[in-house]
Amino acid sequence: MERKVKLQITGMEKKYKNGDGVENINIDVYEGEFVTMLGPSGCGKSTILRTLGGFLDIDKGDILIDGESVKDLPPEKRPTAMVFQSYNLWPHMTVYENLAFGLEIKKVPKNEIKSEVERGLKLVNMTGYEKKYPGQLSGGQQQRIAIARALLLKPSVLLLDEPFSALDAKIRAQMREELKRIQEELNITVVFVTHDQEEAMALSHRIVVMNKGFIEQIGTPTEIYDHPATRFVASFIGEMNFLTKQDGSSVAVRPEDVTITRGEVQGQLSGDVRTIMVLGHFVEVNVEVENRQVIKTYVARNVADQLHMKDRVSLSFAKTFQYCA
Ligand SMILES: Nc1ncnc2c1ncn2[C@@H]1O[C@H](COP(=O)(O)OP(=O)(O)OP(=O)(O)O)[C@@H](O)[C@H]1O
Repeated sequence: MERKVKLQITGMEKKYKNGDGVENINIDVYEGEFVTMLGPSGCGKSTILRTLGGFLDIDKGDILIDGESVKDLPPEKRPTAMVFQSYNLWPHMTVYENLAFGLEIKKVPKNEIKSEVERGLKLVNMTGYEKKYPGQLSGGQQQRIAIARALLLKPSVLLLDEPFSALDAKIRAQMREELKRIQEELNITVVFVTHDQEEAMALSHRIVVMNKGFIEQIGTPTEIYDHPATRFVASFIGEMNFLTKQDGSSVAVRPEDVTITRGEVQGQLSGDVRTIMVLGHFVEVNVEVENRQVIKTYVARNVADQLHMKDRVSLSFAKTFQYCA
């Protein structure tokens, strides 16, 4: 089936006066796709999201939604809706009024607004909360209302800027699952921003990994994990050991791709066990090899049971990556 491009960012550049910003941004987002901009603080992910929502003008390139350029449109004229980190609900309005407000502006008939608000509340599991004020809700509940409010506007593209970062870990995981369900149920196109790689991996069809204003790699979570295109991606996504060998070459290996054998094995890297930490169904074993470098490994409990501190061991690597320094 031919997939329709919903959002297209071409040759986009946005620079602040101090020279920070983003450049050479090219991304196609397909209809019904969940795409996440992922990267460390200051890499430019919020800048991109704000240009999509119309809160920032761009210096170069274009932004197309459903084939039409939106770069000169103000936020309210764009077919987008944005959810921010801080829930941004109007504190003096009830939940009902918060949800109805955008629809009233769009001149939706009153009876239709009522059924739409009910539908929105049901979608985010908040039926019955119409009369409450935002201040009477928990952070997670407020964010559900903010998401419902955005969805009621029926945006072509839903923009979410670190929407769960103010929530505690448990609520955050729950909201993550709910967002995934809503996205699939409505088949809505989403651009999501986070600096949390686990959140990105769990939610996204594709991830855009950013660093210092540039795109490092665009791919599915498995593509990015299994084939990190650059050293930055390799170090940012998941755990990775970087080992410099005596001949000066360097190699990267994930902890789960290291096999430990007791004693020295001809032709294998050897070292001494430094720490053994049981992390649940697997064990983290750190091994000090040449030049005081430490290799982190994940091994099964039954393998770790045979190991002791200071044991001499050998390491073999099932899969390695090579990057320029
Ligand atoms: N209004 C502004 N004026 C000048 N520089 C800015 C402005 N907003 C952001 N920047 C700079 O642009 C770069 C990208 O910022 P941006 O907020 O897009 O990053 P981010 O990846 O979203 O980071 P965070 O996760 O911390 O929000 C940073 O170096 C930041 O300091």
